[in-house]
Amino acid sequence: MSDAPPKIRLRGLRKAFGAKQVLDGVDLDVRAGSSMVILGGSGSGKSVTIKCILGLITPDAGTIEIDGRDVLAMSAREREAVLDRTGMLFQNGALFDSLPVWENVCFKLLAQKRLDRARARDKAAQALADVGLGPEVGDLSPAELSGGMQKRVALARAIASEPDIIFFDEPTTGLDPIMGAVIDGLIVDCVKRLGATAVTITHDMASARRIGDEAAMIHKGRIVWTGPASTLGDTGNAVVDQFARGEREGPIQMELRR
Ligand SMILES: Nc1ncnc2c1ncn2[C@@H]1O[C@H](COP(=O)(O)OP(=O)(O)OP(=O)(O)O)[C@@H](O)[C@H]1O
Repeated sequence: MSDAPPKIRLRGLRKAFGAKQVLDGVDLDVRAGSSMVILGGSGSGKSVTIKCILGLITPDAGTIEIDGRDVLAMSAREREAVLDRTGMLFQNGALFDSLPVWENVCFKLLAQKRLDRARARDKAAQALADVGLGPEVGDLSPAELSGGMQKRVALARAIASEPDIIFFDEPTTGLDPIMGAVIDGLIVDCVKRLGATAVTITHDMASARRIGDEAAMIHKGRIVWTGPASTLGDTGNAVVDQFARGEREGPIQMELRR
């Protein structure tokens, strides 16, 4: 087991936008089957890191390995095959109001013609059931749903293709604390059921502890700490502890948190 490569391995990842060096040598390992939470101030590069892994942003330097294979060196087709095995829950849900919920849930499977419409409907009903929603929700428009239901639908979409890596970008933002805990529970259950590897960006420490096995903190363009998510707030690392406790005073300066 210990010889297996990490599911995701980032080495020396660098990305600048104009004069701004956002990623300045990000190194990170995510073990297969584990749940990694990425923490960091606003604008610290958490989403950019995930977008690099997903191929939405090309890094200036560094390597991205999935299952030990360098994705940046792959052909477009090989890379697509790898990305087909990933799911993503976007920060705002990113549901299409023009499509009913069930088509949103199976959007990827329909777009890639992996399922015909009848089977996709069944698949959508199953994915909706997995997140605690009845099949009747499938016929609604996303605009008719509450924020918590939209997050559930977005989660159903992320899991419908049974990916082996799932990214969650601030899955509980905008939800009340109880709904946040419900969504966290669903994420943990779904990830476990799929046997997937999960990477979550969150600012919500309660959520980080619930979802994460491990946590990593990005600061000044690098990963400055990784460790058990259960220790957040009491890690002994002054940067991480200030962030996790939400303290004004500490090594993180206000200018970095514009
Ligand atoms: N496509 C882009 N073009 C130019 N600048 C960008 C682009 N994408 C991100 N940035 C910049 O990179 C920096 C990091 O952005 P990123 O979205 O990764 O932050 P984040 O850590 O996810 O923040 P938040 O917690 O606020 O979502 C920001 O300064 C942002 O403006």
